[in-house]
Amino acid sequence: MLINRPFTSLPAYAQLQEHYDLMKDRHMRDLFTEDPSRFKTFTRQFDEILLDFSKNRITSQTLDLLLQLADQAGLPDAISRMFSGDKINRTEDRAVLHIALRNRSNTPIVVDGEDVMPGINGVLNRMKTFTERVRSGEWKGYTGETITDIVNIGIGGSDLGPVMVTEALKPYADDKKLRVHFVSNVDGVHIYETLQRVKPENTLFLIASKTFTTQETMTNAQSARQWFLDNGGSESDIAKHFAALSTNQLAVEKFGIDPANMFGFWDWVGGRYSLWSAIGLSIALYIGFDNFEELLAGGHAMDEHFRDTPTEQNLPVLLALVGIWYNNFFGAQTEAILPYDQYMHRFAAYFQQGDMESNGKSVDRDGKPVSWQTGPIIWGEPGTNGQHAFYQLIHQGTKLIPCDFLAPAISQRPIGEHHTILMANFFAQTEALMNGKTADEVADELRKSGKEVDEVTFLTPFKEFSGNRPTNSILFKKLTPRTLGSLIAMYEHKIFTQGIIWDIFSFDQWGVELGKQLASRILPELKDDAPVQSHDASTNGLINAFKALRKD
Ligand SMILES: O=P(O)(O)OC[C@H]1O[C@@](O)(CO)[C@@H](O)[C@@H]1O
Repeated sequence: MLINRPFTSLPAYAQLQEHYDLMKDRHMRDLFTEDPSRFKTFTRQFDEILLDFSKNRITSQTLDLLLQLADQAGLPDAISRMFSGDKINRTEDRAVLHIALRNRSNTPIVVDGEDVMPGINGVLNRMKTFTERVRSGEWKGYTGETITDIVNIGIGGSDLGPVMVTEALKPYADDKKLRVHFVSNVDGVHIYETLQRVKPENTLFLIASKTFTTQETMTNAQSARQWFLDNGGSESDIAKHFAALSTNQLAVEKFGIDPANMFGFWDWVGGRYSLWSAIGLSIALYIGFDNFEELLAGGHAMDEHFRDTPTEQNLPVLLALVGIWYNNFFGAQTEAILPYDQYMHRFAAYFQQGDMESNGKSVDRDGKPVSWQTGPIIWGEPGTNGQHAFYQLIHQGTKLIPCDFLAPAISQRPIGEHHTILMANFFAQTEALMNGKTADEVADELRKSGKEVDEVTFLTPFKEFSGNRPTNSILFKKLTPRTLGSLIAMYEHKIFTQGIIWDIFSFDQWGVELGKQLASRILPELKDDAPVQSHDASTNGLINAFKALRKD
């Protein structure tokens, strides 16, 4: 079992509180002035990824104390337990082994006395064969035509990962062998709009659901099935046009999908960590299995780094600790992920689930309510768009928002000056957030622009930038499958590290259940127009208003 050490009971916690009192008013401008080698001190390299965490409100003493916090929380032990297949997911009595899915070294990983690697490799081999058959045109639809469109039907971890990765690695689908589409929302608009763009004879539906019980996914899957049958397909053709990605073979067969078209995975794969499993079949179909294996290899390389590297050199650990510094000592409530790469436009959304569904918890591993902050709110959009939307608040708002800036040195689409302009903004934003602009600098600029004295006096406070707003810069060579795999795994292990230090279980998601339960109670009440009284006044009122409105 994982060590249970309440976060605030760790010796380093009290030391960090004292240290915070010394650090809270220090400006990064001064930290850089005092230490000309600050960039060297606070950067780390992993493969083709450079992490610059020097634009943070930390000193070497801060980092030392944070590293002690990690050690006192039992991080090294927790890491080795995860990698060895211990059932550290105690509330679901499961191991946490998404790392096994990409364990390209094939070292045995034993769960309940059995090495899981042969099973994983068996599924990967089936995915490879299937992918090659569909991409080569060998797999035919019911009219004998090839498959041109893949529709992945899933939600949460059965959607967000495949969407994020297929968007990020679009350049690796330039052979245009297949188009991918994703249906996730139960709102009929989603499947309607998708089915407008495909033809039944050329479409392969992937029903992606770890449990194969999720209401949205099963509703969309039934509608897709009905559409297929209403538009030329027959029951006997289902096997050519439907596959299932799931742990639940019984439910898959009950739905009417041929078990030969089922790609399985295991309960020790968390939904939000499942893109590396059969859930990633849409990725493999889109970019080819070789590139999918490169994604796995990148994840695996980061896994080995996380497992084997001392904490002071360990990129996921350093990101986790810097995040804890702001979350638990500066009172920051959110973290922004700002990729300066349009292909990564769903990267922040992916880690909204990855982080907030893992660490959005308020009970410690002893089952007691926590008295400290746990998971932050994750948000973000690609640069440079964010600069024209919400950077005002990041620069001059009252909230401290630690930001991760990510960018490739080489664009996948080099056109004219675009990439250098993008990168100039990437560098400028973190410089501006760190340095700010003093009142004297503002006043001087205003005077030089010809403003009168009273205008200078009036305008200066509005144009001043406090700076001292922390950022991490993650610069990598190019957004390749391998690099993306490493980046995803880096954030996964950051989240794991923070959960261990906060003494919470990052692996279950009971918080999503109550809403589902209440929705299943309300659903039958909406089938007719009879007024309801079974809820609170607001819910009754809303339901009855809905019933009245839909009559018109
Ligand atoms: O893959 P499935 O079983 O359909 O679950 C989908 C998503 O639903 C959840 O909210 C759990 O109910 C996420 O954790 C999960 O990724």
